[in-house]
Amino acid sequence: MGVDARTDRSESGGQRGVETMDGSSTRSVSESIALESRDFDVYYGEDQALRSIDMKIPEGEVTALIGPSGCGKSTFLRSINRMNDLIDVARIDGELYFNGKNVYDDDVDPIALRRRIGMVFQTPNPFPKSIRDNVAFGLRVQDKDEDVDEQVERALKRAALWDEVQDQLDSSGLDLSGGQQQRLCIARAIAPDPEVLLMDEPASALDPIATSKIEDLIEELAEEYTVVIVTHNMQQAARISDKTAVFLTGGELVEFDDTDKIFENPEHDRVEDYISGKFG
Ligand SMILES: Nc1ncnc2c1ncn2[C@@H]1O[C@H](COP(=O)(O)OP(=O)(O)OP(=O)(O)O)[C@@H](O)[C@H]1O
Repeated sequence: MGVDARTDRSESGGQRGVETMDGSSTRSVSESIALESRDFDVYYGEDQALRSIDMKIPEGEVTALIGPSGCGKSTFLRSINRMNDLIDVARIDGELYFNGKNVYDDDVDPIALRRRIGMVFQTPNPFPKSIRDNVAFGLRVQDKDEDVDEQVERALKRAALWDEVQDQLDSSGLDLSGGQQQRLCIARAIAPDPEVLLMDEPASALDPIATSKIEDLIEELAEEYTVVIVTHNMQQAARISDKTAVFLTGGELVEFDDTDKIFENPEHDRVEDYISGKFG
């Protein structure tokens, strides 16, 4: 599908040098960029949902997308692995790079892309199948079903669910609690070993204890994957993310920076107003 092919049109897949003042010394740190959008627009029919989004998402970190309802967070998330292709009226303009390759190039196969950029949705959506088959599904669809049991166990362990389900792998995934179902969906998404995990409000349907487990899990997952998460919950964004992107009404990306900076000292008054709950 060609997503591995590097181009020099973007920093995605490359290194970005950052000069940091540290007392009297200057040190140079570099950060790999996993995903980069450039002048990226999305339209649904005549309506524009995203306006000229420029964003560089670092590899191996958690990036939160926040903003009021309808500002385009989910639209941006779905654009990353081309889930918006499934919406007839959706149309894009601009570029979105993954590992240096524009995912909207003609030679990119969206199905192959989605194996490398997995997705977890708001409402847990296990298949009406056994726990084992739910996790194995992602492997089977890409003919990677050698050592299925081993890979299922590994994915369930990574999703912090193994200890709770190891004796009931043949039971239906639908018999699990909501929080367990969501961790099962995370196991299914990571079973094929993607590089990026997209999460659209993964804890919003869960109780506080299940939410806290998912948050701990997201922090652990970021040790292996690049995680991009949409959340309505600002405390959650502040707790678990390294970078935060603030979208505001009209589909505009107003500010994108380190999470601490966004929450403690944002550049834009509109962001400060949103963070402090004046609207949204
Ligand atoms: N399938 C669709 N068809 C037409 N318009 C859509 C579709 N999906 C989203 N939109 C519109 O695009 C805009 C952005 O929606 P989106 O769901 O991306 O926002 P959001 O910030 O994720 O909102 P929320 O926080 O409420 O989920 C909204 O005006 C929405 O009505």
